[in-house]
Amino acid sequence: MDDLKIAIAGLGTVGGGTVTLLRQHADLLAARTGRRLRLVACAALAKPANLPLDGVPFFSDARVMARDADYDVLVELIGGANGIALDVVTAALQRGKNVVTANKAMVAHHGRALAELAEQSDATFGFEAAVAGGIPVIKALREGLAANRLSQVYGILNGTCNYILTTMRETGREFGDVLAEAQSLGYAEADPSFDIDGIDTAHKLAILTSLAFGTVVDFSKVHVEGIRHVSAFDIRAAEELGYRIKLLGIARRTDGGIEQRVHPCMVPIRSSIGCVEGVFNAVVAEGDFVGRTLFEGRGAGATPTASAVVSDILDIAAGRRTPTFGLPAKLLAPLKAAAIEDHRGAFYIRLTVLDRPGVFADIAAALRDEEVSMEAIIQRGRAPGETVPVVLTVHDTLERAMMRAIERIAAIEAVVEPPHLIRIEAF
Ligand SMILES: NC(=O)c1ccc[n+]([C@@H]2O[C@H](COP(=O)([O-])OP(=O)(O)OC[C@H]3O[C@@H](n4cnc5c(N)ncnc54)[C@H](O)[C@@H]3O)[C@@H](O)[C@H]2O)c1
Ligand SMILES: N[C@@H](CCO)C(=O)O
Ligand code: NA
Repeated sequence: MDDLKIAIAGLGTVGGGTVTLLRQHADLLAARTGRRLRLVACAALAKPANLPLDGVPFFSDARVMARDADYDVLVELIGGANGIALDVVTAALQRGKNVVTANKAMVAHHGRALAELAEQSDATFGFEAAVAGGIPVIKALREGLAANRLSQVYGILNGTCNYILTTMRETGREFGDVLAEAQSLGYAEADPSFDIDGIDTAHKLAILTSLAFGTVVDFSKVHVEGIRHVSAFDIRAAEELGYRIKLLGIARRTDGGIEQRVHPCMVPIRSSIGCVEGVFNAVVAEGDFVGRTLFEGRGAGATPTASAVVSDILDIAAGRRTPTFGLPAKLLAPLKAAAIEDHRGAFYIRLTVLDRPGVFADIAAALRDEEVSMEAIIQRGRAPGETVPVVLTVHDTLERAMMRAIERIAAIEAVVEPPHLIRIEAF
């Protein structure tokens, strides 16, 4: 039985999980591929003492390992769109070596260039772990659904945010406290603002868009909003309205181009997305022949992510090849983006207003003037002369009309804080 020689750069949460899986399932993986998956080199800032790496040469400089070590696959688990991660991946591909990564930031920014480099070098560039952790969604879109024209792909793509939103709802705990817990569980990015500001979801969505629609990965055209402004009040109000708040990534074909948006959403509690909780992710993809498909599983953490990393290594070991983004890189089309202002949907708006007569009439007039149809308006509590929260929902409307109405509402003297808006998706 011959060996597949693996060099691994990054031995943190995902690297540690990957080393453990390769050791623990060594016989199974060999039986599945007819090759022994052998760790021949590793690199990190420091060699962790708790991993079974005895006898595996350690490099304190990952660039040196990528350039000089003798390996068949380089596994990049350091992170970051540029810098060291991009250097080691580029060096490996230039040597004609296969690369596996969990680095969605790098794939979102350099996906096409790296796919081209891999093609020129006749190497595989795998990133199953980069999107939705352990869910094999890259393989599903690239291979399982390849016979379809897809109309949309959307889902919960960030485990940290879903964990935070779920725990806040279940326990009433504060945002910061729950974020610290998600970090200690190994879910969050090195800079957790990537998670909570929606950037990580946008990286993943840009990758899914490319696979779903045969377009060049174009992170710059994703509309991105995070979950910082979602309050415990919104979470309770959503519940009363029959919704859950989820950070979603949505990519859809529209008449005006491809819509790519990331923002918090209210989704029906009983929808398949609405009941996906904690660190779990879910992805829905709709194709013209297959119809609707749903994939659910753990989106972050050492073991689910290692499962995805090793699945890419197995494809390489077994000699299974498909184009990186499902098409030869030169056939990927430029992405024609639909403007967010052309999006149509329903909205929830939270206002803080002075509790005095006439305020509702002013709000209703602002909506009327922009031809936005109000569904309901509810004042929470009573405090004459002081401020109270008001919840407003509106029927399907064009985003640009909604934004104009919001400007008018914000200008009302009795509206004392900027309005907070959450889009509602019916699914
Ligand atoms: N944690 C998760 O649940 C998860 C899930 C999917 C994808 N990812 C992605 O996987 C990658 C790694 O994430 P992680 O959570 O394991 O990170 P981590 O911080 O736990 O580990 C990072 C590793 O990289 C090493 N490293 C950092 N700088 C280095 C340098 N200059 N040279 C050599 N090694 C260096 C560190 O020593 C450490 O071993 C990131 O791209 C991340 O986005 C993480
Ligand atoms: N920080 C990411 C890791 C998985 O990509 C998340 O929470 O989903
Ligand atoms: Na995945």
